[in-house]
Amino acid sequence: KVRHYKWEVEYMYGSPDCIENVVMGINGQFPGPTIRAQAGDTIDVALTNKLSTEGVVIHWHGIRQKETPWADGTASISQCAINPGETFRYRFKVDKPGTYFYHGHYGMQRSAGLYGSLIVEVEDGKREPFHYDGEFDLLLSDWWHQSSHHQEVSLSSKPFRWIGEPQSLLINGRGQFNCSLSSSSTLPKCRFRGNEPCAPQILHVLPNKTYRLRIASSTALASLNLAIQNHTMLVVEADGNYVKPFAVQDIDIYSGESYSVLVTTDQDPSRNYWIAIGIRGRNATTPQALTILNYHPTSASHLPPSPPPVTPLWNDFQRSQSFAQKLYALMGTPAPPATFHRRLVLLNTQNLINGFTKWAINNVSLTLPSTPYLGSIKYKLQNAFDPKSPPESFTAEYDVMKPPVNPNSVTGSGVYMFEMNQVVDVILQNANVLKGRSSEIHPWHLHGHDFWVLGYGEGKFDAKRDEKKLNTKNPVMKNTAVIFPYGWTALRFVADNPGVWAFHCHIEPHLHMGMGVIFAEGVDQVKYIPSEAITCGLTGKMLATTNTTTVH
Ligand SMILES: O=C1O[C@H]([C@@H](O)CO)C(O)=C1O
Repeated sequence: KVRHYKWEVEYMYGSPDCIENVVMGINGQFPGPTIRAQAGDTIDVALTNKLSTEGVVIHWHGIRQKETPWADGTASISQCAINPGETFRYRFKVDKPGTYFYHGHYGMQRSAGLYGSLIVEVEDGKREPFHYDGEFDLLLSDWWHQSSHHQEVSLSSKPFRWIGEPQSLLINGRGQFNCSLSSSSTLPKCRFRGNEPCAPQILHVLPNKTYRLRIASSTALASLNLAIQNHTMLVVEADGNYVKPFAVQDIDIYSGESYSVLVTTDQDPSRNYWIAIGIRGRNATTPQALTILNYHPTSASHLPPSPPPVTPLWNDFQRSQSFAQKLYALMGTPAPPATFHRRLVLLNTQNLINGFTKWAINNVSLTLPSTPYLGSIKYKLQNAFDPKSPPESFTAEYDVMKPPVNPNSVTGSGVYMFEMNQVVDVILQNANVLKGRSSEIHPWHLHGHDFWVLGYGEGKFDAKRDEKKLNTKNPVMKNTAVIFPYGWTALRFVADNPGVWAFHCHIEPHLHMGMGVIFAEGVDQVKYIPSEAITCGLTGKMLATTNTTTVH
């Protein structure tokens, strides 16, 4: 089945956290409309850019874009940004059921509010490996009062100005900055009639049923923890892959991740319960975002009688690791190939380039070219980008526990080329930041693939010692995985999807500061790129001088 959508992206007024601001909306909605489809469907979105002075693209996060690498929605990578007034048609297959979302992937438009949910249900006649009676989709995000343009300028200034922690957290685009739902907060109590755009979306449930909560995080920065008062959650899906079910009281969710949890409404139905999200991983004072699990027939206006769940300590990284290590693939999930062909060891460092603060991978900070890689690689155009790959690894002397001895790095196009079907291992290596003694969390997201998460470790990865600890038997498949402070994370994937794919830190300001690389594989096998995807830069020039019907 083909599902057609006509979308217009524009800036509009909104009050995501009760403070009026400018947000990016789609068809007048913030967050954008939810796409609901079935596995095997084709999604066809005619996206019109109604922003008067800037380009736009939309990335379909978690969708592998088999045979449609041009529809991945990454500006300068898979396509040219869509110009104001233009319409671009995204057309791609959603081949795997799961909880996904979509978001802007140009400049910092995700921070500006360009996101929405993308839910893929199982195809007719098939069943999920678990049962539920009802479903809620919770798209989580963080919100700054300063515009994304202002933030971009701060990050690109000398001296560097960090954007700081978000003012508010949002659940389905709704949060409260100047009031709280809970009387245990120091903020004044919110007085909502219910129709305010920042009033929480209440989850109305019947007693003794099982609900599926599809939770996705589109945050620009925040690592979140979600808990439902008095209720255990059974985790069943992560990033569109089934996991071996496990029960928890709360879940950690990093930017770019999604989970499904099952919740059974087996508690006292004569009261309501808090659902709370709070920040972990960074020392933030941003208040929790709250909403209510409302049991029938209790009135939704009856606030839960006890305070909301407390978010676990932000820097209890042992706890964070222990959650990450509870994830295993559900039986029946393909196991990874037993060995790899090629291993990249990618050191993540905060650096200086001409005094500007950047992030670099093996000392190369990603700068995107004006011609999308997909077009310039496919048509073998010279001088479209710097073809020199960053190093495959970093020097043995580098001390990841200390600030860099030489903080200077260089910019580059960040392209690693893979042979088709190569089995690639990536060791993501965390390190100390530029100044002071600390190391930050980075959720890494791979486009066009899922990867197996083979393991996490502390300190510097040591192949001799650590390789045998990797799980190649039943590792979880995901598209986003974190590196913990001063730690490493080992991933394996098969380069089996012709195209050019971003692999980057999903923290929006970090990507903006260069924290990413580009993976290219089998680009000569890409059969089709619509010319509208590459009508800019050198591919634009090429199209202007060739008969476009001959370009395939
Ligand atoms: O990229 C970042 O910069 C700041 C800090 O490291 C320097 O101000 C921060 O918290 C980041 O995540």
